[in-house]
Amino acid sequence: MKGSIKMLLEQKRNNINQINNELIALLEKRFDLCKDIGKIKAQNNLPIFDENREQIILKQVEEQSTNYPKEVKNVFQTIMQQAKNIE
Ligand SMILES: O=C(O)C(=O)C[C@]1(C(=O)O)C=C[C@@H](O)C=C1
Repeated sequence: MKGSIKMLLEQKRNNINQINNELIALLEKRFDLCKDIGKIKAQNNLPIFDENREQIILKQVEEQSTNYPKEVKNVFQTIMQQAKNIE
């Protein structure tokens, strides 16, 4: 591979690594909050799954995304599935 292409790839991958770090930090915070919500729900005999809340979030994130609405929506579906596993 040409040296300049290698450098360009490396630069882009460094940017991705930085974003991965930020995403992980935010996911940790989000899952912590979901764990708190899970405790509150357990103490009050409320179900973990709240379909109405999930639909609101999915609609919001889809509308908020400029270039990748379907992909962003799918990511949030996965995040909320994992949140329910944690709760
Ligand atoms: O808001 C809640 O009630 C949550 O439990 C959090 C959360 C989420 O990840 O945003 C997870 C599960 C519910 O089905 C809805 C939303």
